[in-house]
Amino acid sequence: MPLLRRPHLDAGHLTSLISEFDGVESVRINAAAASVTIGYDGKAATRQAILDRLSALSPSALAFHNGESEPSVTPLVLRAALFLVLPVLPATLGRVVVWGSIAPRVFRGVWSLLTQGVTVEVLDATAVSLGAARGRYGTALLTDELMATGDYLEETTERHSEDLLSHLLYRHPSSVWVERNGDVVKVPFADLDMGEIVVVGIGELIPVDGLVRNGAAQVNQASVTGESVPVGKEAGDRVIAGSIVENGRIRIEARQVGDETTTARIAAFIHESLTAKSETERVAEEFANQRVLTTLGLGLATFLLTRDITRVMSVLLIDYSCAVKLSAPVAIRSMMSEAADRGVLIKGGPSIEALSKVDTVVFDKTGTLTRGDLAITDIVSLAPQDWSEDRLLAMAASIEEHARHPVAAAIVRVARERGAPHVAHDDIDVEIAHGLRTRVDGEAVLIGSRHFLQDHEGIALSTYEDTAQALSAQGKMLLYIAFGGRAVGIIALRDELRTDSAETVRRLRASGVRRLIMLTGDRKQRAEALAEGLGLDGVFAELQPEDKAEIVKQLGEDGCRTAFVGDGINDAPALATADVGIAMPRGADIARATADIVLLQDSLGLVADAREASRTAMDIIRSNFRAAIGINSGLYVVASTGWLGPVAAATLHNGTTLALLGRACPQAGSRQ
Ligand SMILES: Nc1ncnc2c1ncn2[C@@H]1O[C@H](COP(=O)(O)OP(=O)(O)OP(=O)(O)O)[C@@H](O)[C@H]1O
Ligand SMILES: [Zn+2]
Repeated sequence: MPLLRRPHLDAGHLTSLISEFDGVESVRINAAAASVTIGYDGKAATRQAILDRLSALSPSALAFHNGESEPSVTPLVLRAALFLVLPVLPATLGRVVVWGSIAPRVFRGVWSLLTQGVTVEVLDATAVSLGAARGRYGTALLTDELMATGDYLEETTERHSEDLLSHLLYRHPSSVWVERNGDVVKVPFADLDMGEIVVVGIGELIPVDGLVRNGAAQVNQASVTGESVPVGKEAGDRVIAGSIVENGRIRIEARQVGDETTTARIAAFIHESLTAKSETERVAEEFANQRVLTTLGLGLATFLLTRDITRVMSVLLIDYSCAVKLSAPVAIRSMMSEAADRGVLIKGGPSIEALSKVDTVVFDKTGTLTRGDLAITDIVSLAPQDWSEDRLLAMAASIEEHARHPVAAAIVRVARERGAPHVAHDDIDVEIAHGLRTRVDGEAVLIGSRHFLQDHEGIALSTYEDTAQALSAQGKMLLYIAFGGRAVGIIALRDELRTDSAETVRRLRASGVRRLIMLTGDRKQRAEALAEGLGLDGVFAELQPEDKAEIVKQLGEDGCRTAFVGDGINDAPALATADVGIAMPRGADIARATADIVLLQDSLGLVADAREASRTAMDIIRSNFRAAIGINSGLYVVASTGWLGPVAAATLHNGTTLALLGRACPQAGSRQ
């Protein structure tokens, strides 16, 4: 049932809906698999009736929690109008209308009291009904209106950030590899048809729901099921769009193509991450709930001392828990949508808090500190009689086309510029952080690092030491190409520092980061030269893929609060290990999927932007916290002495709340 993939589906509601069907005995919903298991009396007619009713279910017939509909201003306007006409209404009618309009809040209070104990809802309901019970209908209505305005404000902010994030996070690969007429060709995602065979390799996003035809892979389904342990998939297994191949390569028969299912899942994922509470939010909430008891106690004390219900009402209305409680989520949501506007996707409140506390930033080198687009400087043939530069480039590009690494992109780009022809080859094996392996004309072909060819594949490279030394000395990065067990070429690339790397390092330091470290698979000499130029505190070079996560983990164990910034397939474990993982926009799908924060524009400066914004957001939350407590404590004193009537109390209290929320969400008014 595709319907089950709708975000925010209320499974409980659907279960009870289906249970109502004639003949249904049991209902079990598995939202992850979008399936429903229904037990019935076994009669064919019942079965048909159930199926008919199921297919007639429309999405709008189902309740989606968190409101699929826009929060509406109508009730606010109606209540305001009612407040104005109240004085001229006949007394009985006025009474009925006021009770009717505050009834929902009163019920919510009672319900909350029964299910959760004394909460803010209980206080609100008590204050409002005390007012109405004493015949102060105007007060009751006005108080209710002010509270509703606060709710409305919060809801709109939340919805706005949710919409924005789902829009930004919904992504599919721009192109996919598909088998057509016996060839594997790259086609735009939109051209993909049902039933076609899609080939997905290491680090790539699975673009369709489908069935594995052959091949084997470890697949990470975290963004779909929330389960981050990769699962093995082979012929006959189902795979779901949005999961990522961590290892291996599979041919998938597309059963479901298109945006719908993925959009829905991503939206659900976003909803989940938006509702994940940061530590600050939890503390604020707990604090707020404790305040509720204090407020009740103060109310009771006021009553015992003065026997004045009006004062009690005033005191109850000044409960400041709502300012404290709303300030954090509103500031966090608003920072998230503001950041998204500027090109930083933050996947949840906890990441903002963690980022504000980071004291150690670890950078990957290639594609992160250095520009994503490498330039090819030299193509050197080591066997000139057989291998021209063009032939080397054409073969390398035809193979690299299947890889996702900055070097691969550089080679493919240059080959395209020079109009290099495609060279037929077998399936590609990707050795992460080493290189690629395949066969051309029956001969083994390798492209990769010196370490890969020499130490893993036993290709002799020492004969070319002088050539390599000369190129390395110019600060270039070298890729070796072997054909039939023999080195045939070297491609030299220059990866330059990004223009904003030094500035970003400086800004991060200014924002309180104490340690800045670089990790790379590249040669030590080059790495150290770059690190020194940037003024970093440390560099680890010639790393194997798994080393990166290990180093980040070690830093964490040493008490550092770490952020890792990276882009590659091999960066995914480090991104997951760090307190905050930050992914560059052009890297591997799996890096973006694993990270807590994804940059949407290829600018390293955004890391510093995000860090600064996270500190500002946390500062606002803290100062709002203090202001709410200060102001409202003052109001308490005044209210309990009887100088402040309930209307004034409610106005002042809610005014403060709105003002504080306004600080937390500077753009709330100007949006929508
Ligand atoms: N697709 C590829 N084609 C050729 N060589 C590759 C490929 N992917 C990786 N390599 C080789 O493996 C080496 C290590 O890769 P890895 O991504 O770990 O590190 P890196 O490129 O130095 O960047 P980083 O600074 O991100 O570690 C690369 O320098 C390159 O020589
Ligand atoms: Zn190795």
